[in-house]
Amino acid sequence: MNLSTLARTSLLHLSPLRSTSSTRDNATDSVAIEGRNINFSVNTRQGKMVPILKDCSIRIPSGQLWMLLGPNGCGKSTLLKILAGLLTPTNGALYVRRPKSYVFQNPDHQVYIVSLLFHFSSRVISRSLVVELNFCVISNANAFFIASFGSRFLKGTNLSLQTPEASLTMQVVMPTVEADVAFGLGRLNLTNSEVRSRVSKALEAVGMSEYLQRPVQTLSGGQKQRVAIAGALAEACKVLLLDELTTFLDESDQMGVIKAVQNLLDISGEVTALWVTHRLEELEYADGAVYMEDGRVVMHGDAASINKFIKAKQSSYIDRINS
Ligand SMILES: Nc1ncnc2c1ncn2[C@@H]1O[C@H](COP(=O)(O)OP(=O)(O)OP(=O)(O)O)[C@@H](O)[C@H]1O
Repeated sequence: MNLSTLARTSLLHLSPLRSTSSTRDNATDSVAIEGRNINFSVNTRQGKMVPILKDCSIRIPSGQLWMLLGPNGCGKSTLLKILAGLLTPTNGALYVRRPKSYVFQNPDHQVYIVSLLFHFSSRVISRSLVVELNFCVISNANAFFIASFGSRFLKGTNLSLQTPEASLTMQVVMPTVEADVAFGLGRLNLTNSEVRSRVSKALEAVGMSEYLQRPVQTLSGGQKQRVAIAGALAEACKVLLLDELTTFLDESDQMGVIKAVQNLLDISGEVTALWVTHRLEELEYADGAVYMEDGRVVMHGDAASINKFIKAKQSSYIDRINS
C-alpha cells in the first residue's frame, strides 16, 4: 500500500488528530502507521469463523509516542501483531513505515522472538525454516524448544540439536549487552566499527551505555527491556511496536523504560512508537492514544481526551455497580 494513496483517502470514522501539549517539537505531519478497516478472524476447531478485529482504523503521525489501550481481550495485541507483520489481516489496508520492530512483553522472550521475526526476512535453507544470523542458527522446532525452557535459562549456552533436515549447533543468547544489541546486525554487512558505533549510540539512547560488557542475565527486567529496545534502534528501526512492556516491571523499572522510549523519540525525531498498555497513568507520557473495546477502535486521538473518556467510563461502571 502506497502511503500517498492511503493519505489521500479520507478516514471518515476516525476522529481528527489533534496535537497535545506533550507533542514533540520535531514531530512531522507525516504518517508512520496507518491501518484502515482492518479485520481479523480465526477459525475454531469446530470450523467456525470468530471475528477478533472488526473494521479497525488507526493513523499515527511520525515521531510520536502513542498508546493502545482497552480491556482484556479487546484485541490490542492482535492489532499490534498485524502491524508488526506477524499476523495477516483477513482484510483491510495497512501501512507501517520500515524498518519496524516488535518488542515483546517478557524481556526474557526477546531472543526467541528475534528468531521468529527472522523467519520472515532471512534465508530459508530447509523445510524447517532454518535461519542464519550473525552469531547463531535457529530452527522453528528449536524456537519452540527455547520457548518451552525460557531463553533466560539458555543464555550463553551452546546447544547441539539433530533435526530431520539438519544437524545444528546454536549459541542461543549473546553473553553481553553489547553482543545482544548487535544480534540483528549481522545481516546488514557492516564493518566492525560500524557495528560498535550503532550499538553504542543505541545504548546511549536508552541510557544503558555503562552496561556494555554486563552479562544480560544480570540485568533487571526494565534494563533488559531497554536493551531489547536498543537492539531495535541499532537496526535503525523507524517504528517501534511495544507490547505491554511494563507489565512485569516494578515502578522504577517501568519509569526507566518509558523515559528511555521518550528520550529516543526526542533524540531521533523520526522514530514512532506504539505502546500497548493497561495502565492509564502511562497515558500522561503519550502524544496520542487509541482506545479499543470488543475488537473495535472506539476512540482515537489526543491522550488527554482518551484519558477523560476512559475515566468517565470507569466511573459510570462503578456507579452502576453501586446502584
Ligand atoms: N488464535 C486465536 N484463536 C482464538 N481466539 C483468539 C486467537 N488469538 C486471539 N484470540 C482472542 O482474541 C481476543 C483478543 O486477543 P488479544 O490478545 O489481542 O487481546 P488483548 O486486548 O491484547 O488482551 P490482553 O489485554 O488480555 O493482553 C481474545 O478474546 C483472545 O482470546
